[in-house]
Amino acid sequence: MPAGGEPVTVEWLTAEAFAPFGTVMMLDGAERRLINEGTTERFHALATTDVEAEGGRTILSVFRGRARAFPYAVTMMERHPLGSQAFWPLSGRRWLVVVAPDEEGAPGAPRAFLASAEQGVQVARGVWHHPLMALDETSDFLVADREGLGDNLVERTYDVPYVIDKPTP
Ligand SMILES: NC(=O)N[C@@H](O)C(=O)O
Ligand code: NI
Repeated sequence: MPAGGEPVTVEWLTAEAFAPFGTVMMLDGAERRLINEGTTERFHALATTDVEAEGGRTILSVFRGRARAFPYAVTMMERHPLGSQAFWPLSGRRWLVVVAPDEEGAPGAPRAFLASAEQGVQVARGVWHHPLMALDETSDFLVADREGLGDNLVERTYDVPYVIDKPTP
């Protein structure tokens, strides 16, 4: 594991920057289908869940996250080896996504991405991430992830926390 302790700079969330960790979901640029006699736009297949390992199935939940305070110490990361986890913001607020590369089975240095109220993410199966990080006020998120047998949660604590000074690039 890295030494830890270095400050984490916040990046703007883009599909390209986030690609090693999963998918950015946005209506802008999505495949649009006009349905229901033209009364509804369908923004089709923003992401595809990956939860079938060991007989898993997709469930939809709402997470109500309390806003994180800054400076914020990233002391731990988690991953879900059996399933992806997707978050869609429901409260019209920005939020923070913190992920990390895998380094021989442990999380490497975190990368933090500022997500707009119009951006969701799907963290790919097995990718290290920090639990949901709402900003500014308590916020709701629609979450699509895995229900099923097997242990789908691995948590690791950094020897030395990483600090996010402020949640902005
Ligand atoms: N524990 C839980 O369901 N949530 C976390 O996995 C998370 O990433 O927020
Ligand atoms: Ni998670």
